[in-house]
Amino acid sequence: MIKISQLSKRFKLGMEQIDAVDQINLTIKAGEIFGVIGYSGAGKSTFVRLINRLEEPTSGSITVGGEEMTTLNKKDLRIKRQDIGMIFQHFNLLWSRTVSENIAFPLEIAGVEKAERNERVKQLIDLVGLTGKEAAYPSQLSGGQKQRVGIARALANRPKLLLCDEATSALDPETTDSILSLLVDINKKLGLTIILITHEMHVIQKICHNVAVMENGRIVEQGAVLDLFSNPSHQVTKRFVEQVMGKPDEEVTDETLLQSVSTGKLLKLQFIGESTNQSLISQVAKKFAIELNILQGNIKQTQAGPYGSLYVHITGDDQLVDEAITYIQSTTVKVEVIKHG
Ligand SMILES: Nc1ncnc2c1ncn2[C@@H]1O[C@H](COP(=O)(O)OP(=O)(O)OP(=O)(O)O)[C@@H](O)[C@H]1O
Repeated sequence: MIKISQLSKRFKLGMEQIDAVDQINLTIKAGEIFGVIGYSGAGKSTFVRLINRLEEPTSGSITVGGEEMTTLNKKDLRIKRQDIGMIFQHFNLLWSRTVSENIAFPLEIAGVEKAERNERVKQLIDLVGLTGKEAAYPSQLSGGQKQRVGIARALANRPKLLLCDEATSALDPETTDSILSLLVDINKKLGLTIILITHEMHVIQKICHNVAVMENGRIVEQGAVLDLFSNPSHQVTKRFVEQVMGKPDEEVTDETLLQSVSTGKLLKLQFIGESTNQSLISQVAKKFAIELNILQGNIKQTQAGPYGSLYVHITGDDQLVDEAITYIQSTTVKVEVIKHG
């Protein structure tokens, strides 16, 4: 869907030169949610704005759906941009227009007739969950509702790609979750490819399939979200993973857990994706006449299934306990026996 090669953007500020985006290479598959994460100043906004040429690249190539973006003339670029929707941190709505009129705006520009426009606006209002708010003005809406208008407007011309520039950074955690769920929903329903940039790792954890980590205009690490969580190699990536999983030394140590266990076995179960493992504990408890007691856990849900670890105290008949452990070993969950009682 999208191929980016040797993409660079250099800003000149007087005598100073800033390489905001520095020789980036990326391939993004159709239908995926691709995250770009980095701290402030890493170059994320510049990068995402280069994709639809809100910012002109200094060098490099961007193809979207097989078409080279960097050589399009103004007229062709305007047409191509209908394939690329964008939402913003501060929504960028038209304040003197109602919800319906905001959503209709890109359709008016594209020359869509009134009856068709009204029908499309209705569908979009329904899709983003704003029924009843058609006649409201942006100033009468909450942050989450404003972003829903932004999303509906971005989808008006049925784009194949949606760019999200820190789309949830101005929202509280609960509203952030509802907007992220909406993005997952439209990704699935419409098969829409989504590129989102963020400085928050939980946004990546919750909705992205793949991720690139940026620092000083460069991509320092990229891959599947679960791979980066389980095996971050760059220092910046490690810090982002800690944002979500906590620091290893903040966890209760094995020693403390060991002291609380005198019989049975203490197991550490590591979940690395696979939603089929979601109900593993209840499956084991049902299958074997043993007791399972969760002592500590840190599990996060990702698009590829649960990720994290659980400490479980297992007691009962020795043979059944061993059978239960063998059963867990037959799944993709990694088991480590930390203490034999
Ligand atoms: N129009 C501009 N003129 C000059 N320098 C710019 C311009 N836009 C961005 N920069 C510089 O480019 C670098 C990357 O900025 P960018 O906004 O892309 O980073 P970011 O990762 O999105 O950070 P933030 O989340 O804080 O916006 C920064 O050093 C910034 O000062």
